[in-house]
Amino acid sequence: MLSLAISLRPHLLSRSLSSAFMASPPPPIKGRFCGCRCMAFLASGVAFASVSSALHSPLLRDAGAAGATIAGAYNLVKVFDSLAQRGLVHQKLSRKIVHVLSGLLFMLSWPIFSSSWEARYFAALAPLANSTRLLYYGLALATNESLVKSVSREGKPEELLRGPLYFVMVLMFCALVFWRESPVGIISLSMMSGGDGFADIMGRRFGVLKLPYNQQKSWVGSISMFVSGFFISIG
Ligand SMILES: C/C(=C\COP(=O)(O)O)CCC[C@H](C)CCC[C@H](C)CCCC(C)C
Ligand SMILES: Nc1ccn([C@@H]2O[C@H](COP(=O)(O)OP(=O)(O)O)[C@@H](O)[C@H]2O)c(=O)n1
Repeated sequence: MLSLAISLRPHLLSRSLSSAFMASPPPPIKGRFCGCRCMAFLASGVAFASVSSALHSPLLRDAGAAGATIAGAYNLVKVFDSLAQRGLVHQKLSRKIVHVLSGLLFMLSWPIFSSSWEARYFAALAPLANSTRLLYYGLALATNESLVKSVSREGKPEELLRGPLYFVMVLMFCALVFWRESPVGIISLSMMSGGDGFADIMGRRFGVLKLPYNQQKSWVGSISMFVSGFFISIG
């Protein structure tokens, strides 16, 4: 048993773990069956080995990263909803911040996924979960006032089926089709998130000269969107 563990040791344990074994080798056995202490020592070594190898498994890493982004998305909406409920942030601003942050944080979460082929599918789970959530509440199959307030303009559930739903579907599309291989996804999400946020901030404040084909939008807002989106995408 001991010889098996020692021979398997280099394959099973990472370097740090094998040094931990060497630090306190099992007690000498004088031709007798290995005592409980020695068996417990070996069992803990094998347990460390399985945890060590599991932590290096891409599947486990991607599943953990997907869970983190789904939880992050849920809490992002929750935090800004409670800030808006308390009157600390205006509802319109809360919605815009959720819009900008969700896209940027989604992109920033990409490096925590592994480099394996299935990582993009795990990354797409967060926008998929939110698409389902927006559809569920947007079709009024149930009510979720805090979600509706934090992502709609006028507080109507059906609004979830337009901008917010299109937004998360684009996030999912960019993760699946472009992922980390093509800059198209990063540039698109930078324009759609960061750029749109700056267009609003700059356009509302300085947007005197309106676009010829859209009196709701201004040159300052549009140029701000392009410039901020460009710098975020190369950032
Ligand atoms: C309010 C939103 C879009 C409005 O678009 P528009 O009407 O101005 O055209 C954004 C909706 C955000 C959504 C509810 C949450 C999306 C979360 C995302 C899929 C994942 C974020 C992960 C990260 C780690 C927080
Ligand atoms: N290209 C742009 C975009 C927005 N804006 C300004 O930002 C405000 C919000 O625009 P938006 O379409 O991004 O905001 P939402 O309709 O998404 O809330 C507009 O009413 C304009 O005052 C602009 O001046 N120029």
